[in-house]
Amino acid sequence: MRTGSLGLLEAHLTTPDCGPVATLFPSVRLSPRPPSHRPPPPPPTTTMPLPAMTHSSAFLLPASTTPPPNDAATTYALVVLNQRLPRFAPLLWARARLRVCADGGANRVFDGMPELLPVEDPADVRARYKPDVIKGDMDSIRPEVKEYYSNLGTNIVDESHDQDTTDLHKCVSFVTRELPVPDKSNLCILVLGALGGRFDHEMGNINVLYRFSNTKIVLLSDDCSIFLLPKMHTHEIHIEKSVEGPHCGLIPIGGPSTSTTTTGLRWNLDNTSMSYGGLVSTSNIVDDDKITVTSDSDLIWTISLRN
Ligand SMILES: Nc1ncnc2c1ncn2[C@@H]1O[C@H](COP(=O)(O)OP(=O)(O)OP(=O)(O)O)[C@@H](O)[C@H]1O
Ligand SMILES: Cc1ncc(C[n+]2csc(CCO)c2C)c(N)n1
Repeated sequence: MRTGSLGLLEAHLTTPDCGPVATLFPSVRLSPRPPSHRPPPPPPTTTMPLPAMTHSSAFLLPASTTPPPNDAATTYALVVLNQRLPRFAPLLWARARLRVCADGGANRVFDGMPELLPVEDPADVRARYKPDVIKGDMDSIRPEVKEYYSNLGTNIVDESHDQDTTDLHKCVSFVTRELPVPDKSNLCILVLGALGGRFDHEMGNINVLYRFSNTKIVLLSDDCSIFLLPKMHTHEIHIEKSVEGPHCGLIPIGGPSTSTTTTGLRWNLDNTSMSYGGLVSTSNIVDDDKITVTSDSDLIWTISLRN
């Protein structure tokens, strides 16, 4: 048994040899074995092509832009974390089918939406941006914010009994369980305020990408966007040049990669190894409108957002 180039196990069975029969029965004359008794040749090595997964940041395009056709099939859910709201929060709120605040994320919506829309009456704005659900261990939401949204009819769920998973984990778990999307590959969870700030929180947020690696999740801040590229797929990343780039990175956070191949980048990888302590692709540049990535390891894709 050996491991194939893409990590698939290839087993080669051989037919047992019948040599010793002549010594047990000396009178038996052995004729040459008919061809059908010869061990069959090993099967040709076949490796199934990996299914392709496409990614796009079209959700960041202004509302006036016509989104690409495949975007219409995507159902977005929004999770707001306890960090300053990015400037595009109102746009993504409007695009989302379900809006969930992680604990103190509710304070950010309460304070931040009126700040992002200063020409409107703050009370009107606040009433319009009502989260569907607020979830978490409830040690950061302010009492008046909790009461305000409770009066508006928001579903407020205290999960303080669980001190082993983060509020983001609880929110993503809820969305994947409760949002009715017939084909889960059409669900995309956008997470606001996931990057920058406290490093332990950032690492916990990135860990959620790995814990829910079958779900498309995009972590966002004002400055960048990141998502996971699971190794079970080849990846096509469509670059929306008006809102993202040119700086990007491919980071082997979960473990080393012995082979990663890319196209469309200024510094492409060609069957290249990456690891912490070795090569990590940072400050790369997107040269084409479409980037492709294939790797034997899960990688984090990151791209800068334009202001
Ligand atoms: N500084 C930060 N950087 C990145 N993510 C953050 C930061 N602060 C909060 N978050 C995210 O927002 C979620 C909700 O934040 P909140 O402050 O309510 O969480 P918490 O679990 O009470 O945090 P703490 O560890 O401070 O008790 C966190 O689970 C985390 O995902
Ligand atoms: C090994 C270990 N480290 C830290 C925590 C603490 N923790 C992790 S998630 C969470 C909830 C935050 O809302 C808390 C308190 C733990 N349980 N286990």
